[in-house]
Amino acid sequence: MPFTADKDTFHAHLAANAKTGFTVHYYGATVSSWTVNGHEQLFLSKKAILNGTKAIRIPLVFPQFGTVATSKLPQHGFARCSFWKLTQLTESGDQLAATFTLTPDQVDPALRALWDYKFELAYDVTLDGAAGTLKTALRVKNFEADRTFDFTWLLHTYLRVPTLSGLEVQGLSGFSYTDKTRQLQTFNQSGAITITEEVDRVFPSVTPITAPLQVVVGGKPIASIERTPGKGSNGFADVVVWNPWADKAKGMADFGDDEYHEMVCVEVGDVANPVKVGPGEVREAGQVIRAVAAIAKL
Ligand SMILES: O=P(O)(O)OC[C@H]1O[C@H](O)[C@H](O)[C@@H](O)[C@@H]1O
Repeated sequence: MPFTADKDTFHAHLAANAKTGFTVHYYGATVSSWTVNGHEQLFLSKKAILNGTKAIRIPLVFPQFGTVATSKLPQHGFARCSFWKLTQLTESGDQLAATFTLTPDQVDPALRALWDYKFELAYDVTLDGAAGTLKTALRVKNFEADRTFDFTWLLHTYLRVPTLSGLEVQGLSGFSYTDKTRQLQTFNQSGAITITEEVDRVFPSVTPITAPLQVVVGGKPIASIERTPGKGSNGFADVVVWNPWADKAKGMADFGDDEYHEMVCVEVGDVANPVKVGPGEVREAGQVIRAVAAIAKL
């Protein structure tokens, strides 16, 4: 597997095609780039802070989604602001797979004290060059002797899109959602989601988990996300759709004022109900992102 690495990042690409690969920052195990034959699939702000002082905006969320009144953990937890280790690397035909892990000794002690359990969190990133997919999966093991822990977690994917004009997020029609832009009121999603203002919607229990979530622009599919089951889990139950729109973008130091036109977050996780994991148990869930538009251009 051709790869390059420095103290901050790990980059791997296909032996037969240097334009198909991915880059992961050890800080947050953040996948900051995924290219399919030269076409970038993910959004990374030009103003992203990459020096390990602030979570990069394509984060892994663990052990807490958002902020919680009863918890002092920072928004989205500590996984995204901890340095992960590369622990496995494999190549097989058109597939490249890397596993990154996080254990309590890698977490800032002040943050660890706020969720103080013996755990190992693993993040598998698998690129399939022939299928045009990137599979990412989170796996947690509870190493406590007799304590169950619970958490919320989420894969906070920032998809790169050509424009928001004519963009639809499909696959959520008929499901109810909590609207974080409207005092957490509940609404019913009717038809596809379009983005003409700030959107921050949490959809609990989107079933079946096998149904793909699609991003379509001007009637053309751009990307799809499918949730995948794993050990001890049928797959992530919930879906979040987010775009900051103009005002919020202006307030974010690590995000360009106009860049909200270039991205949409379609996030899969368990955020409505915490996941409980008993001593010695493992929970795993993931997603497959399909670069539909890039495959069409090949
Ligand atoms: O700015 P961040 O802490 O990275 O969070 C970015 C966004 O993440 C999720 O999508 C939440 O639902 C949003 O409420 C939040 O604004």
